[in-house]
Amino acid sequence: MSVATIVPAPLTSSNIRSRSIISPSSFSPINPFKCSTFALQFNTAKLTTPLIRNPNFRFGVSAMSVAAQENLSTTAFLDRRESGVLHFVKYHGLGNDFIMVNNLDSTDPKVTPEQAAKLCDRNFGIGADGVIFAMPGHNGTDYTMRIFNSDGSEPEMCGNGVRCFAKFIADLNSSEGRQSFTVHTGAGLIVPEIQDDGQVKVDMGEPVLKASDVPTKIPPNVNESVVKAKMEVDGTNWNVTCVSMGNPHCVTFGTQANDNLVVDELNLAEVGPKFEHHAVFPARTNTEFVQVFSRSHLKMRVWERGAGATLACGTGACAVVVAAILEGRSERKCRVDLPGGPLEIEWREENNHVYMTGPAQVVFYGSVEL
Ligand SMILES: N[C@@H](CCC[C@H](N)C(=O)O)C(=O)O
Repeated sequence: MSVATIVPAPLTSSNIRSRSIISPSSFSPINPFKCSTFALQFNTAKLTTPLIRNPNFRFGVSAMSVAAQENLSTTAFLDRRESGVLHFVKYHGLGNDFIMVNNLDSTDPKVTPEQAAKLCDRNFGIGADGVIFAMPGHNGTDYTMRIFNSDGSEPEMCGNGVRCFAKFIADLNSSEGRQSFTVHTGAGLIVPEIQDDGQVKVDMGEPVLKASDVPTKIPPNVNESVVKAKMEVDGTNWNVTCVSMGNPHCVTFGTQANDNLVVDELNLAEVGPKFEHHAVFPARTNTEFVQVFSRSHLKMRVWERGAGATLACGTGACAVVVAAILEGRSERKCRVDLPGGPLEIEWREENNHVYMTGPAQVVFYGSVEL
C-alpha cells in the first residue's frame, strides 16, 4: 500500500514550515478512517472510488505536491513522536472544519495560539476554522476539549467541534457503534453521544441568559436577560436576544423596521464584524442572523467571533433556538438550516438542557512541521 507525502510551500517567512502527509492507507480495511467516510464527503460529486486514487482529491491540498511514499495506518501515524512535527486529523461538522490534535499525553496544547492561526490559514496553512485539542479528563471526565479559533483566540466551547471530537476519540480508540463520552470544556461538562446512524447527539447543557454572564452590557429587559432588545449598529436599530452556550451569542431575527430577515440578502461580511466588536460585548460575540420558515424550521447565517463567516456553528444553532423560544417564534424542537446543512436542536423543558444532533466527518490526516 503506498502513501503519498504532500509537501507544501513554507507557511510564512517565519519559523513555521509545513509538510503534510495524505495517506491512502486510510482506505485500508484495517484503518478506522475508512474510504466510506471520504466517499460521504463527496456524495454530491458522485465519487465512488477512493479519493486518494481520484484526480479530484486535490481539494484542501492544492498547494501541495506529491514527494514521497510510506506505509502507515492512521492511528500509528498519530502515535508517532517526532519533535517539531505535529500530526493532525482534519474533521468537519457541516463544513465547520477543525484540525484535531491528539493531546492526550499533556494538559498543555501542542500548538500555540499564533501557530494555530497560521495552521488555520486557508492559503498558507492547512486551512480550518479552528484547532481542537483532545486532552486528558478533568475532575473525573473522560476527556478535556480545548479549541483555538482561526484568529488564535480561545473560546469556551464549540458545538460542531465537540461532535468532531467524539468521532476523533472513537477513531483513536478504534471503536465503532453507539458510544458517549464526558468532556470537560470551558463551558463545563458536555456529553456527546455517537448514535447508531453515525450522527452525534450532544447534551450541550443549560443556556445562560443573565446579561452580565453572557456577557453583554445591553440593559436587561426580561428578568435579568436581554430578549428582543434594541441594539444600534451604525445607525440601524436591530432587535437582539443574547444567549451564552458557554460562549457568547447575539441572535437577531431582524431590525425594528423589518423584524423578518431574509438572510440570503444580508451583507454578512460587512455587518458581522460590527456586531462582533460592538462595545456592548466585552468578550466580543458570535452573531446569528435568523429567518423563520415555521415554528419548527429556522434558517441562520453566522458571523463567528474569531473565525468570521463559517458554514455552521453548533453553539450558534442552539442559541438561535433558545432565542426563538424566548421571543415566542418557535417550538422547543427545531430544524436549523445552516449554509453547510441542517442541525436538529431541542431545548428540553424538563431539565433546561439543549440537545444538538448532527454529523461529523473526517476529511484527511497529515503532519506539519512547527
Ligand atoms: N463553530 C463553533 C463555535 C466556535 C467558537 C466561536 N467562534 C467562539 O469564539 O465562541 C460551534 O460550532 O459552536
